Amino acid sequence: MKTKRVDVAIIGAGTAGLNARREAEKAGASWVLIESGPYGTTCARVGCMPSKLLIAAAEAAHNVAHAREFGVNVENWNVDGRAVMERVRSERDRFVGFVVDSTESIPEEKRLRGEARFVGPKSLQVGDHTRVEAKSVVIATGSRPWIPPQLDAIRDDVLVNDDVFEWEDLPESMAIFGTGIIGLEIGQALTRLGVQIEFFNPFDELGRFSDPKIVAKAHKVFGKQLTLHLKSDATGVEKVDGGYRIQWTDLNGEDHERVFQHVMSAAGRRPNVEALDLEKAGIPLDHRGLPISDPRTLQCGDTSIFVAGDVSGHRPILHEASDEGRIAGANAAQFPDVQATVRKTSLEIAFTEPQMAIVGERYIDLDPDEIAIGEVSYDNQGRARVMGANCGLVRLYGRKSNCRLIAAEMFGPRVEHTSHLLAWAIQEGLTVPELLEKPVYHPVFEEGIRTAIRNLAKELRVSGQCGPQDRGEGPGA
Ligand SMILES: Cc1cc2nc3c(=O)[nH]c(=O)nc-3n(C[C@H](O)[C@H](O)[C@H](O)COP(=O)(O)OP(=O)(O)OC[C@H]3O[C@@H](n4cnc5c(N)ncnc54)[C@H](O)[C@@H]3O)c2cc1C
Ligand SMILES: NC(=O)c1ccc[n+]([C@@H]2O[C@H](COP(=O)([O-])OP(=O)(O)OC[C@H]3O[C@@H](n4cnc5c(N)ncnc54)[C@H](O)[C@@H]3O)[C@@H](O)[C@H]2O)c1
Repeated sequence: MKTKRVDVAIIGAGTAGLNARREAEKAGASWVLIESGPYGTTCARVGCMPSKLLIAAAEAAHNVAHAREFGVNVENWNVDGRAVMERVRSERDRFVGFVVDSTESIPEEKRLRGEARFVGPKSLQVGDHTRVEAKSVVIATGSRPWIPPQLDAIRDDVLVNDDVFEWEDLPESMAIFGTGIIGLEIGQALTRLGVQIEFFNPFDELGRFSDPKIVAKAHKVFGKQLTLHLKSDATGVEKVDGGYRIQWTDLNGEDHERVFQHVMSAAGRRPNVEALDLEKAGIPLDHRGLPISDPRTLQCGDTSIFVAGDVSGHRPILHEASDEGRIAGANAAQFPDVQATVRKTSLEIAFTEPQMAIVGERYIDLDPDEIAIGEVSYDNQGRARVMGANCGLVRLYGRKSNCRLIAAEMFGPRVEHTSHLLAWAIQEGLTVPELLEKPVYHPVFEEGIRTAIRNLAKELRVSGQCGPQDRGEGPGA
């Protein structure tokens, strides 16, 4: 058994872990990066990148399927499933290759392969070969798909996102359990590529929207495009010749059954903590056994253990994993001089069509007495209509007390771009009148956002709490 002594031990060579080690290096600390799985990160191997590659193919198919709407007739087109998956895999491998090369360029003595677990607050066992004694530890172990109990009978056969990106060809059909971001992104893309997809969810949730008007719009729009069995749980699941039979009872109490070639779980992800023996780490844990950390420092209690990325449970998306890695890595290196960082405005985007975005806090977490709401429908918005993408609803929330834009829930075309503008405006603390002074070209999707901002300005005026002074319209203005 070897023993290694370092200032900072980082568990997990994903996005958060790689950023943590950069900060440890910058701070002049000695460090070691421990990884139990393949290098390459979840984002590049089985997450952001391959899912967007699949969506890009689906968009191409959708554009061809709808070309006739523009007077362009495309005859006898088809989807070559093998070619689709070949591109997904080869481009994915290219992205993964860059990350693997960069990770393998880290000097070998700073990399350990094997599963890490705590044997004490400052002591880790890696595999059966190395003991690491560290002044501080960064836990950056990511998350993994969860398979719900109703799939227990076929648990070993249930696919998760990782498996889809290994396919050599597209299947005929698949049942997807879960209508969150992963289910909708992958399921809608496969539907557009001609795979018969049906979604199952015992709950009524679609994505992460919380504003009832946006939720209703999303249900209406996705309800037309996708085969959704919401609030309908599977009553039976079994392996049969040619696939898996799912039995379910619909909202009207009627029983159904269908055989699918595959079954996939997209019912949420769980932080990777089981292997860590966290009870030996001496850190505060919640009722699920997950580390409790301060989102501004990522410190667990007052210990020298920090968490970063999906495992922290704060914001399980890529740019936040990078930020958390940096915060945790810097604080671990300079412990006990732990610095609090102001987090960026929260921004979540789902690459469905229409796209979904949540900027700032979700509507449900805002105090209804403190906000005014402005909205725009994209069902007839000029540029959206030009592009044949006229569908959606955007709602903006402004604070009555200071006229600032504070949050938005957005369902519509190209909101991946417009949501960035709003996130940047919110982070800069811009007021609604200040936003109305910004240039907007014609004809663009941003004109829809300007309409929503104008509506919000009107609502704030009606609320009577934003006087002319607050709106930048003081005497002489
Ligand atoms: C299908 C899908 C699509 C996504 N799309 C997007 C997107 O479009 N945009 C976006 O912002 N986010 C997206 N995400 C989320 C994003 O991928 C994650 O938030 C991000 O990759 C998390 O990074 P991480 O560093 O926390 O974890 P990871 O990259 O998973 O790294 C954790 C590492 O820790 C290792 N590990 C675990 N336990 C141990 C142990 N005990 N010892 C040693 N090593 C260990 C693991 O092997 C792993 O390599 C998507 C996720 C999925 C699944
Ligand atoms: N574009 C992006 O940024 C992107 C894309 C994919 C994933 N992600 C990240 O990955 C995280 C995980 O995504 P996800 O879609 O797995 O989780 P999620 O939490 O978004 O969705 C889980 C879904 O499963 C449903 N569900 C719960 N129990 C179920 C059951 N027993 N049977 C069937 N359905 C059930 C929920 O109602 C919900 O619809 C996201 O929150 C996001 O942070 C981000």
